[in-house]
Amino acid sequence: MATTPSKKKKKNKKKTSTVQELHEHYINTMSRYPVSLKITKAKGRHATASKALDEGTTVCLEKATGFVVRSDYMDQQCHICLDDLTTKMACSDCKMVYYCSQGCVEKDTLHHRVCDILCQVPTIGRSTDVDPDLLRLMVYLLAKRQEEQETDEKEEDGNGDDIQSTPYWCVDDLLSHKENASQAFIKVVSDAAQRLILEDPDLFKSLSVDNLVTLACKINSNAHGLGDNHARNTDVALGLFPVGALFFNHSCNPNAAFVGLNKGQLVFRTIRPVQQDEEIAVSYIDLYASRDERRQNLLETKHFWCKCKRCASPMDVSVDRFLHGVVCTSCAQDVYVIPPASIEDISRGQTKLYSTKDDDVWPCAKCGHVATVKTVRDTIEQAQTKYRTGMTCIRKEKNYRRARKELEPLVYVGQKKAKLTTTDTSSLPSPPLQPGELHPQDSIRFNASIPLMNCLRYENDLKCAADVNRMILEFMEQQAKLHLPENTSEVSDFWQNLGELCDSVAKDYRSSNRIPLEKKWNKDARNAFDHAAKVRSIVFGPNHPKTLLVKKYITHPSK
Ligand SMILES: C[S@@+](CC[C@H](N)C(=O)[O-])C[C@H]1O[C@@H](n2cnc3c(N)ncnc32)[C@H](O)[C@@H]1O
Repeated sequence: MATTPSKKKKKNKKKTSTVQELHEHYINTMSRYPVSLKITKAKGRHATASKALDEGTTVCLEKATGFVVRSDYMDQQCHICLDDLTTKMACSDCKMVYYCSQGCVEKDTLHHRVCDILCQVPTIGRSTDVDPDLLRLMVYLLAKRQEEQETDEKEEDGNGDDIQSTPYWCVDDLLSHKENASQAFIKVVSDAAQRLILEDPDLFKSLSVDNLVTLACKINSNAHGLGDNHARNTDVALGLFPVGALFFNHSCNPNAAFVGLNKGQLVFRTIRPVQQDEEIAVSYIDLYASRDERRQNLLETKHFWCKCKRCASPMDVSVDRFLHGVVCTSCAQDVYVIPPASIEDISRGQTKLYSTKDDDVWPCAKCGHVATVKTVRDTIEQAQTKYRTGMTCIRKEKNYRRARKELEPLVYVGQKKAKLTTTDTSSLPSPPLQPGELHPQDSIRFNASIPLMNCLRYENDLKCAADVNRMILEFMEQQAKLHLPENTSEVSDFWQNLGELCDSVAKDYRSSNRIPLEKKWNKDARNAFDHAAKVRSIVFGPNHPKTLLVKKYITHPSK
């Protein structure tokens, strides 16, 4: 049927929105960076490269509309600059906010608005079963809103050379995905919101319980974790960065990443070369999880079904097949391909591993030899059981020796453990594929390596811990050869960790006066720190404190 011109025009208009529809605040803010802002039906708001970009290019730097130090680190990081606290200055009234210096105390323009209600947050959180960090972030965002309402729009926010924080009204533009939130979550957050409004009607002026629930959903869908400035690899703070959240979509094979800076800032940087007009995307989740797990995570936490190129490519040619793969018993060169689950399966918490009949078969991606579903499932289940037992030994029993026994067979498949210990930090040769066993790139093996390394470290078996650390890096290098990013914060962390382990081994040799061995391990340590510094310079930037720290280790070993 012919389409009338007017209908056609209407249809096109619906499909391609233009950048004019974006508020000029976003256009002005992002004009400092080599990006173009777009809106399309398929991708929503997003950013593309306005020219070819090198790896390590900053594509956005934003100061949070609001951020809070996570409860676990409450008295360990400054609540203004996020530095490690050596001197602790706490608010004597609420004792819920800590500063590193008088300078930071003076920079806190919001505290007087939240001091009273912060005292109530732990109790409200406990009695309603809502994460107190979420409630504190809501309180801070609304204090910012109140401050903005009382301040002349044109007035600077008074922090000297700092970049300005993103205004509160930008939070209105974020997607909340409230329609997908669980009823249980809506219920408990509604209870908590009611209590908050009663405690401080002024702070929540003109906002309903429903408005607060929407804000909580926006935080859940859009907030970013922030690392500290120095040592820790875990997120010490949680912040809302509306500009970054509005323009950087997710990809399971990203070309950019975000990292925390001091003072509640977040920087987005390319982690590999990007072509002109290519979309700039970051990963919201663990890159090394299997396709089903990633999709399940995104569906549960961010409420969307990922259709990035990695997720859309056929399983038999995708890197994903190895992440959940049993090596073919005929050719021993590839794995039996487990089909990805459908959106209906994932929504029901099902995967093809369990929704397929025992005697159905799956073919090897290389030679076509088939294995029954039961055979593949049994191998994976055995590994999962070992992994779970190992983790229980660590978490519940604190029995690291037993955990090591459970986890070692998962990690050392096809390798003689005794032969592994080497001072050579260059990548270990890939282990031969073992017919009928999990593939070396299987995510269960990878997930087991990290706690195993920690057990070995705990037991002071530092040489073996260094070997396992090398295997973790080898896993990541293999993934990079299969086109996943090679420069990530995780990669830099494992190089730094390897450097620290090698350094400790070198020190042990020094104390027993075995100088040639000390020299060898020292060389390995410097080499590992050197790798860490290169990756950090790309992902975090050359002047980020974490990059500077590891550069210092190259010449001056850690204590
Ligand atoms: C942080 S926002 C990103 C900005 C979003 N495009 C917008 O217009 O607001 C995250 C949301 O964007 C959408 N999104 C991001 N990456 C996506 C992807 N790879 N596939 C489908 N939807 C995606 C989802 O709705 C997700 O919850």
